[in-house]
Amino acid sequence: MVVDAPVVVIGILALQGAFVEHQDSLERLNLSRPIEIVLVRTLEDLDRCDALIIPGGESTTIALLAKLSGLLEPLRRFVSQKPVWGTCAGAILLADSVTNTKRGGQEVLGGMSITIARNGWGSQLESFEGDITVSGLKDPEVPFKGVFIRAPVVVELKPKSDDPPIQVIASLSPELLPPALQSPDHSGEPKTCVALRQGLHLLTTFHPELTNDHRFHEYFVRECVFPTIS
Ligand SMILES: NC(=O)CC[C@H](N)C(=O)O
Repeated sequence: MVVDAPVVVIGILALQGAFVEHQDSLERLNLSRPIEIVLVRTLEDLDRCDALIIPGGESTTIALLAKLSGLLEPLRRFVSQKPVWGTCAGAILLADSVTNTKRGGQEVLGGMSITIARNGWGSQLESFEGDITVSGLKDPEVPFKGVFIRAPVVVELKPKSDDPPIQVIASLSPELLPPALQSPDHSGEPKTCVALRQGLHLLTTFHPELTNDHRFHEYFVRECVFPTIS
């Protein structure tokens, strides 16, 4: 580790959901430069951060708590300027639009040019685990265990001409899609896209923080965060 390098501050939105698990994963990384982890609950917390992770949980609740704590607009500004990784509920909040919302709809932060469906795989009973292969991870030949809990489904990739391109970095095999989501041509795209990058951001519809495999956390810091730090 280069110890005289400035400390990189990585925030984890800590309003609701699996933020402690993300903190635990980050703390276990052996990185090339020092990081400080901040559990973000206030604007002061957010202003200290160079990057942000939005955890799994309940996106409607996270958005409501962000609104009540005056963080919604600051988070939207943050997303427009710095790297953010959304996992599951966090993925929903990163989407430009969301379907299958609770009655009354929900706020999202935007940041990725996609439409995502809440609970796209179904209810808790349809939660599952599936091995995925991600070329950018360390030891890419070792599958990563995707934990899908009432997970969203990417239903549309809709980058505008001036948006950064969307890079699909992990997909599930189409036969894992529930019948309701099967495409007639069994192509599966984009519904099988379970990890995406666009510009500074990373989106996973599953929960790397709920495994003992910290390669996605290392990938986010190495690929999305450190390159933005001078
Ligand atoms: N595991 C999760 O984060 C579930 C996401 C939740 N279904 C939502 O709509 O926000």
